[in-house]
Amino acid sequence: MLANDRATAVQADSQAPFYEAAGDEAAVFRAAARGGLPVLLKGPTGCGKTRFVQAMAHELGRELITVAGHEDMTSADLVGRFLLKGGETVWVDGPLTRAVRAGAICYLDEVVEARQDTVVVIHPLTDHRRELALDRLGTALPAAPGFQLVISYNPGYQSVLKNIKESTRQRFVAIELGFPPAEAETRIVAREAGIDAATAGALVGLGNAVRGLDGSPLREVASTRMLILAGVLVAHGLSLRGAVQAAVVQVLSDDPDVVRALGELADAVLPRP
Ligand SMILES: Nc1ncnc2c1ncn2[C@@H]1O[C@H](COP(=O)(O)OP(=O)(O)OP(=O)(O)O)[C@@H](O)[C@H]1O
Repeated sequence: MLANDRATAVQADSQAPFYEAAGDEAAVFRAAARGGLPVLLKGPTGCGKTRFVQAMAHELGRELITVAGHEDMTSADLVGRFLLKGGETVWVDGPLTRAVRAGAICYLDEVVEARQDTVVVIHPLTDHRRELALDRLGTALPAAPGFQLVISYNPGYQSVLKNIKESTRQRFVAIELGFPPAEAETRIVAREAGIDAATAGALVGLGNAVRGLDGSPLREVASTRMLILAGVLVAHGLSLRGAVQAAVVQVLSDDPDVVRALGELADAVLPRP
């Protein structure tokens, strides 16, 4: 269940992944799912993209098949390949093919990392054809009802090096996810880390201070995930400052000057011990 849909939920579902919505992302996703449209999730690392897809897949009653993109990923890694098994050559479906057959949601995480020739295999799945070319088998596989493609993309750090080709991008409905507003992020950090609201609020305050730094030399800012990790350290007995040093400051940079400056910021923002 999506947290801000509580009022309309017919029945509470304890198995549902916890996702605190920030805007109308769930409504857009539902409409895209009904229309069979592919979705592009944009947002910084650790802002809740994966959790959002998990929550939506659960709500829609679809299986979720996740593939982590990497630069050596080939189209065979997505589609499948012939493998030798006990002296016989057998075809083994890749995760995308399994999702197409099963009518599942296929989540390609950080798809920009993959080579362009790999990304192109998704094109016929994202337009009216809704089919996957299985070149090695000499057939095209129509997508089962319910199949939906979701890809994620981190515009912040990837745009410098890589970008999604326009011809790929324009096939998708885009949903932008940012870091949640402070109150919501505090609830998320408290719940996920198992800490009290005041401690979670202090971590979120620091997160927002790092995010607001002018002319920051950081490649990425403090993510919700990072704040949760700091919270987990606190939940397991570390002091708040020790946790912030280990899970935030040292993780964000290796540069001694930047580490020192972040440490000073943490000292200024966190409540006195
Ligand atoms: N809106 C949210 N509701 C509930 N939990 C959240 C939310 N946003 C972030 N989280 C928490 O933060 C963690 C990191 O989020 P998630 O893995 O979904 O990030 P992501 O955007 O997919 O990151 P990446 O781009 O690195 O894959 C989740 O495991 C969850 O605990």
